Amino acid sequence: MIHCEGLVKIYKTAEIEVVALQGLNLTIEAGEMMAIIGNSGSGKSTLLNILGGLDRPSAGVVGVGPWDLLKITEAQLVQYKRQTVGFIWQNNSRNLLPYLTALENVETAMMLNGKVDRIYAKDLLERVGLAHRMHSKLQQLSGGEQQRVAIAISLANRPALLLADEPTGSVDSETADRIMDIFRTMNKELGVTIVIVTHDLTLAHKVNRVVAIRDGQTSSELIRRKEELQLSPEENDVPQASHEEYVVLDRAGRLQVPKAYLEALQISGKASMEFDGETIMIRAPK
Ligand SMILES: Nc1ncnc2c1ncn2[C@@H]1O[C@H](COP(=O)(O)OP(=O)(O)OP(=O)(O)O)[C@@H](O)[C@H]1O
Repeated sequence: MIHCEGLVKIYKTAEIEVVALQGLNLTIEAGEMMAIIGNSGSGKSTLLNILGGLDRPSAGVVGVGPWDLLKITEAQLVQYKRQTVGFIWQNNSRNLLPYLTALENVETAMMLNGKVDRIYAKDLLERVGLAHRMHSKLQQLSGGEQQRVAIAISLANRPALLLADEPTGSVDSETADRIMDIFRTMNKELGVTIVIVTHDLTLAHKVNRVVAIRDGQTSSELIRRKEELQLSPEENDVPQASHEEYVVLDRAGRLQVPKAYLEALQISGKASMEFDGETIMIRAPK
């Protein structure tokens, strides 16, 4: 569904250039629900904005389904944003109209795409647990309920891909759990591919795969251990227990060694590497 290879994004301002993505590689399968984590400034939102067609890549490969987002024309981009991709932000005021009801909000999103399907609009609001509030005005709903309306809106035009930037950032943990459950249901029942950007590592146990971005590159991946492995509910809440961590290698064999490891061994610039037939060891130069 999504294929990024050597993806580069450079922001140029009058004085400086910021390289927000530095040759990022990432593949996401159709129907997958995964999370992207990383520290502030690591490039998560930049990646999501490029995938959502809100920002243009500078170089590299970025494909979503049949679309090549490097070569796409402005007219095609409008079509792409309307038909292929749905977006959810932490601050949902960007997609909601406060003076309309929940149902009218979902229908408005459909109208902008040319076709209102009231049955499906109601179905979506039922799926997010708002059957009883669909005729309430947005300003009468709680923050968590509004976020659920935002999810219904993002799916109004049956996108193949749903991008969520810190979707649980401004709600309490119970509401966050509920939102993650809704995502999981939508992913299973509608088959929509879901990419969630978050700071929160505890969200990791809610998805099968978590990709960590550091300095504009994918650095490691957490993959859920096999379901057969029976974990207690407490263990299941700890990503390290429920998921296995892998370091990501690019095609040329390059990997990112965590800064903390390098600092602990006072490695900078050069390291010595040994291979004993089974293990590769990286040490400070002798
Ligand atoms: N429009 C812009 N112009 C210039 N620099 C930008 C712009 N947008 C992002 N950047 C820079 O690009 C880098 C990556 O930013 P990005 O917003 O993608 O990070 P992030 O991982 O989403 O951070 P956060 O978790 O704080 O939202 C940062 O150094 C940021 O300052």
